Amino acid sequence: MIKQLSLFDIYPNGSPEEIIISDGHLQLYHSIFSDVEASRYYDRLEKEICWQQDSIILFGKSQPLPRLTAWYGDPERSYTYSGIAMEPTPWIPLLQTIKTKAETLAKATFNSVLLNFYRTGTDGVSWHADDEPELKKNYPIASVSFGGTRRFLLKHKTDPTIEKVELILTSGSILLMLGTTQEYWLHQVPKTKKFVEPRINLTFRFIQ
Ligand SMILES: O=C(O)CCC(=O)C(=O)O
Ligand SMILES: [Fe+2]
Repeated sequence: MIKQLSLFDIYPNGSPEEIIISDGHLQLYHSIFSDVEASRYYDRLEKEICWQQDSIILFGKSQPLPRLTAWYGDPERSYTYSGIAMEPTPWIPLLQTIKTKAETLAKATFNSVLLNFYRTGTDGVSWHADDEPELKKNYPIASVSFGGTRRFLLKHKTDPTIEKVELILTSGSILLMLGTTQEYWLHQVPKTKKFVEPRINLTFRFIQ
């Protein structure tokens, strides 16, 4: 009889899938939270986070972002995201618990988190790098996902001969973006016409 390999067989003892890319380094921890834990975190984040509908000015017109966002962190760490100046909301215990998990895997401390709530497939985030000047250069970013599964694509900023990378981010996973990944690569969560469950993503960062 052929046994179907589970992700645990392939990545036992909480070791990550290493995604080898030139000019960067990605580690993907599958099911770092159990399905039950992940769905509890999703429900609590949906309720406890102070979600906002932000807008950007595009060609002189105000456009709502295709997702809800929130920004939490240590006091006095302001940050500009897509032209929007944001003051962090103070940490809540729920976020501090998730932060501790991310810090253990990343072997680094974080002082802020950007949260995105993708309500449907028409929500997404377009090509960008998390390389704003406020962020400490080449410092780990930990991306935690709860809820629906979404595609996460990466493309090299300058070398079009380097193949795009596609990752599938499932509920309870943590993706670490390490080294020079933000310096050389863009990433996006594309919109999709397929039905997808709502998804909450947290990116833990370090602001200087
Ligand atoms: O939702 C994701 O997986 C990525 C979010 C992201 O890239 C960001 O917040 O900068
Ligand atoms: Fe990002």
